[in-house]
Amino acid sequence: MHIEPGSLLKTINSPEDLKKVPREQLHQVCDELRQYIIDVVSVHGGHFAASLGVVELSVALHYAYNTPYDQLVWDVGHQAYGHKILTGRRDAFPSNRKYKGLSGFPKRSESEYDTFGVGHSSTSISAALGMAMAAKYKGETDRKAVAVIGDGSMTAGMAFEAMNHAGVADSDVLIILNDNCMSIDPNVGALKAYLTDISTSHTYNKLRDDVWKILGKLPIGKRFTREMASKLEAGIKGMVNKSSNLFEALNLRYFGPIDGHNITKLVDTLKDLRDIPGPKLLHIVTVKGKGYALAEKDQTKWHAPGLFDKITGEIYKKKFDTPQPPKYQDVFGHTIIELAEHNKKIFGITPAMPSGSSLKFMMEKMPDRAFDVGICEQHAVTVSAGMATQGMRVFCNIYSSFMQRAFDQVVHDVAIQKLPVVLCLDRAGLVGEDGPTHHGAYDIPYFRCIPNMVISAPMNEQELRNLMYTAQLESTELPFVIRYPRGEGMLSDWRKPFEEITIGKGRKLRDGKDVAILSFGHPGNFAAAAIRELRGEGITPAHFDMRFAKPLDEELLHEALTNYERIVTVEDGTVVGGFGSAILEFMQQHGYKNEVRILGIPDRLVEHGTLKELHHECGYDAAAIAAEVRSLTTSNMAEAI
Ligand SMILES: Cc1ncc(C[n+]2csc(CCOP(=O)(O)OP(=O)(O)O)c2C)c(N)n1
Ligand SMILES: CC(=O)[C@@H](O)[C@H](O)COP(=O)(O)O
Ligand SMILES: [Mg+2]
Repeated sequence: MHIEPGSLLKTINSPEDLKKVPREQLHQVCDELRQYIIDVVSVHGGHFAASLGVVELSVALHYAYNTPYDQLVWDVGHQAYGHKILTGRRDAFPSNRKYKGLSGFPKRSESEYDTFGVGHSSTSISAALGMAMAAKYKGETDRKAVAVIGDGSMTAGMAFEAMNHAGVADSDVLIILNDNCMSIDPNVGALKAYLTDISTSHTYNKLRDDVWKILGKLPIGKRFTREMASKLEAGIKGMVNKSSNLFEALNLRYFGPIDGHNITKLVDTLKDLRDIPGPKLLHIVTVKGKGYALAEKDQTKWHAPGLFDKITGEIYKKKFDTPQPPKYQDVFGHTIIELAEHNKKIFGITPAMPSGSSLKFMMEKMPDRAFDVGICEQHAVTVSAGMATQGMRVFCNIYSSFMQRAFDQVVHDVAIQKLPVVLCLDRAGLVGEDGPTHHGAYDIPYFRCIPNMVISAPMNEQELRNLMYTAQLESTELPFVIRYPRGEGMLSDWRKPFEEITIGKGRKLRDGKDVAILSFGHPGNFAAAAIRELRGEGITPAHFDMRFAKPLDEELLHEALTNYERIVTVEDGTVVGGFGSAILEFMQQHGYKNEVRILGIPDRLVEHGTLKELHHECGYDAAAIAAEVRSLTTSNMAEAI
């Protein structure tokens, strides 16, 4: 289905074309850009509300700045759809997030306008500062760097580390703080209150008006000299105590807050700021979901709503005749409440993913025991460790790929001190359309190398519940990782009574002949499907659901390796150093020489696509497992002949 852009947007194939549009017609560009995003995302899916909120900013930036020479860095990048459309990717935009299509995030290999690859939050200020420092060193005095960062992403430590540096780096970097009071869920923390305070404070509004008056007096197009800048700064200092503004205190010139939906004001402001040297921050206030009433009203739901009817706002849900399995995240969300009702020591922590992790169920029911701590995976782990020192049992729920941020905290604050923190890794394995920044590919190796860790993965919802139950028992005294994937499990009937799972114990699901499949976690279901297919052909592999990558079930492994000459391992993680590697290490230690095939995420970057497409591409869906077993069996037979 072809989606026609508006008549003016149709003529814009680059920021050069945009610059030819008269200032008075920029409103129309914004309207058409917004409409095009609505038209395409409603039919093709993707992140939604964030891009609507920065339509005017996207237009104004490419109008006022000399991109791509001036370097624009979008934080996270889930809001960069307008930027993509304005920078030569309008007609390709319907392929956004599809297999072999455009990436859902800015990506250096995709366009020269995408100056920095993103997906994880709070990197933009560091990256833009790095670019500004390099430009200065190279003598490119007319080259600017701009970071656009949301109020949610500003809560991360890394953003503050970057501002701390920017304040003394004497580089031409502009930080645009896009303040919409939202993360995916409502933004949290003291910074949020502070930003609201500035936005409504009389002093700052007066200061802002005076600054604009000064800027307004400059002849149009006149460059802002250092002398003018220091006069302006002196004026600002006279009006406000530096230490009363957080950003000023960090030596960043603070401008704003201004209305981020006023396109002409934005353009004028950005043109002026482009000429002001040094590190500076422009605070803009926007509405997430702007221009689509339902999204403005329920911003969390419309962060990434899936496909919807753009006229009625109905979000399409697949309809089924029979009860469907729940999402793993929901099983986590309900189970932690059940456990916490009996165990008063249980707490829940999420760094900014209450909806994505479903910890929000507990936050609603037990607000004094479940917290969103902002985008701060490192802090989330260490605060959980701190609570654990006091005997609390914290379930710290972090997406596998975001947990990469907190590696040292897991080593230093949890494992070395042997604190029994429960690390629930949601979105472990391939995640689909978000692509390589979000695939939870690496957690098995990066945790497996740390002493004291228990690393588990459930094959279904019931196992997830039982692992959670086991992890919170007083007798469990080690850091306990439970990794599970994005999406639904396998069982519609999953609320059975809890059963303890012995740590380091797997289970044999099927005896067989010649070949044994050792699976870790949810891909065990792909293996089970493969076995069903193979049995029709007279091939009967055994199947072991190992449950733990650390400690390994040595007894079960001896059984498998003694009775089956050929072994296939299956995991939803990188094959480098993962579960399969653990099996190889075990074999080497014990002198086993079985033939082994390791299936999982290959040692290369896997792009975006549906989970089905990616599991197939990576060779560990049911068909690929069956093919692997078939080939082993055939080669076995050939040898026998
Ligand atoms: C390190 C990391 N943690 C969590 C996320 C998940 N995440 C993506 S967007 C987002 C909210 C960002 O809020 P903000 O920067 O204010 O942008 P907005 O959506 O409000 O425009 C979160 C938590 C992420 N991308 N990276
Ligand atoms: C941009 C970002 O990081 C999140 O919005 C992410 O896309 C959420 O992923 P889930 O849809 O798996 O919760
Ligand atoms: Mg926000």
